[in-house]
Amino acid sequence: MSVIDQKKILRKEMLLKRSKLLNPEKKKYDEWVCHSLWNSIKTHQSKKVHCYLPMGSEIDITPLIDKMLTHGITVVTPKTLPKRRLQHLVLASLNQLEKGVFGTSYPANATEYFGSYDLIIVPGLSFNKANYRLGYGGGYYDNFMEQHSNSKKIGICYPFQIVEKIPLETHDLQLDEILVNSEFLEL
Ligand SMILES: Nc1nc2c(c(=O)[nH]1)N(C=O)[C@@H](CNc1ccc(C(=O)N[C@@H](CCC(=O)O)C(=O)O)cc1)CN2
Ligand SMILES: Nc1ncnc2c1ncn2[C@@H]1O[C@H](COP(=O)(O)OP(=O)(O)OP(=O)(O)O)[C@@H](O)[C@H]1O
Repeated sequence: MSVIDQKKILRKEMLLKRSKLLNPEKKKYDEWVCHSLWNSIKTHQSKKVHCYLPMGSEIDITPLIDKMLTHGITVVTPKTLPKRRLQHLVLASLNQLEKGVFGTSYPANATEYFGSYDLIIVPGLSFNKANYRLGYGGGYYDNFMEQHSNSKKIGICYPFQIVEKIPLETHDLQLDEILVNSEFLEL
């Protein structure tokens, strides 16, 4: 089977598993992720953070986003464009979002950001222990992360999303760290 087909199968499996997560366990896990990331941001004194605006059953990092905004951290989020391109917009408030393509949202009337990042919080459907990642299949994040080789890139996920083998193509990039907590056994 081709790598592309193997990726498709793994995506489907992970989307299905993730869609079955229920509160309060999911909420508890997501809060743990937010706390851990916030600790890391404080420890490293991160001032410029890139993160996703959660959709569907993705880890809900909105409490973290609010906290970062309250503390004056520059929060930049992607707007999805055609052909593996993202535009990066400064987020002023979670109350001013517009709907984009593929179920994504993006900051309304925002300025584009061209600077560097101390931290990039990376969403994903699956990861392996060598810090490789599988996304939704748009090829967006590999292209973006390649342009920010010096930024710290942390992938976040539920324990079941860690797999032995991620089907890899040459453009797939390695992250610096995967944040996961396997003590939440039911997830
Ligand atoms: N919240 C969030 N924003 C993000 C990403 C992400 O993973 N999460 N991306 C990371 O790269 C980029 C968007 N990439 C995407 C690429 C393809 C599809 C896509 O094909 N979606 C399918 C349905 C998938 C599903 O069922 O959830 C579709 O709409 O047909 C979605 C997003 C940028 N913004
Ligand atoms: N840099 C690239 N050069 C050529 N083709 C690419 C590149 N990036 C992605 N592609 C093509 O797009 C397809 C999807 O890419 P990939 O599987 O890496 O996406 P993903 O990381 O799962 O998605 P996303 O980052 O949007 O969440 C690949 O199978 C490949 O054919």
